[in-house]
Amino acid sequence: MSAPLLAVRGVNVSLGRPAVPILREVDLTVRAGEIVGIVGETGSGKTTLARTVVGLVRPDTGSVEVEGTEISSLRGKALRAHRRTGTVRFVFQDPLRSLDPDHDVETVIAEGLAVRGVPPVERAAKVRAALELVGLDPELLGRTPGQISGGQRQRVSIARAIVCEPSLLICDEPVSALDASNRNHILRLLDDLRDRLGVGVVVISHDLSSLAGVADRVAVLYRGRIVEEGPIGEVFDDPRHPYTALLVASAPRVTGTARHPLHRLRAVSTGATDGCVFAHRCPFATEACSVVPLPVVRDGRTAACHHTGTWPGQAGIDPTTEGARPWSSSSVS
Ligand SMILES: Nc1ncnc2c1ncn2[C@@H]1O[C@H](COP(=O)(O)OP(=O)(O)OP(=O)(O)O)[C@@H](O)[C@H]1O
Repeated sequence: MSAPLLAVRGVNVSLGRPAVPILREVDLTVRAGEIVGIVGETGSGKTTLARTVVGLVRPDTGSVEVEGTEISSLRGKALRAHRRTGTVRFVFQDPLRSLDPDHDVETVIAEGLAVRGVPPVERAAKVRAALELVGLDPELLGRTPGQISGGQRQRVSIARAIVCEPSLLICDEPVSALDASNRNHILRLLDDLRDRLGVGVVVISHDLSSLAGVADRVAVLYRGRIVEEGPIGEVFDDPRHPYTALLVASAPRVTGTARHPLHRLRAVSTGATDGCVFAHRCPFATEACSVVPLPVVRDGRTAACHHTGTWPGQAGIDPTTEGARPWSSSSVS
């Protein structure tokens, strides 16, 4: 198996004053051509993780390696030089806010090339090639971001990212501001780009059904910890962490059937603990959960739960029942 494009190992991040832990012992790998989804409720740390990967947030401890370069220890000039390489590019949720409203589409897309000193003629050719890759008409080049549609704007922000020929794209809620049709087009585009360019893609989303149609693997984040990680179909079909089950049960377009009965997994408060981050809401929590669970790795999947083998039985989940799988490619149509 090839070396990972991105290797996040044991990352802890604290922010604010006084410093509050935001990410705890986060591990994540992404390989070339792979799409990895990150899900979790609001405030779970998804954006902080993305910002850490692009070097905008420095971990307290742990490492972030991109193509073998340890970026979490880069400072000043070295960090700016790394950013200029364009190896990792960010695609934001709201292009209207992230794209300069006064610049035309051509200037917006070419910005990263201009920073790298690419000559104008070469720049223009690369911008047109990127525009073609994202399926936009060159006639949009003279318009400003305010003069194009929301779906076109998101394509422009993807073109802006890929024009620098990155190895890794970090997309923070790339479709949440779009209607269903544009959402599917953008997800298909990301799928197409990983095939054509071999780029690795991280897609952050709170919408499981969007991710289900496009991601190969998913990492489930809760209060700054990855509680479960693995191939997305397996994780959504047969969650090994009660929090994943709760998320899946709350996303009817993913569950299709009542495979994980929500009434059995309803959030209950048992008081906060210093151990498992989910214990205060988990109906299956016991004394053991006052200790942080070590991730259990089995069959290419990871779950950080003391009761991973027993809670489905308590929840009345029959592992032999076939769940509906609407996250097959048909869900991105
Ligand atoms: N600069 C900061 N200083 C202090 N706390 C911060 C800072 N940035 C984020 N946080 C806190 O870190 C936690 C995680 O925030 P983050 O934006 O990473 O979550 P998220 O999962 O992306 O949420 P959302 O889905 O709402 O965007 C939140 O509790 C947030 O308030």
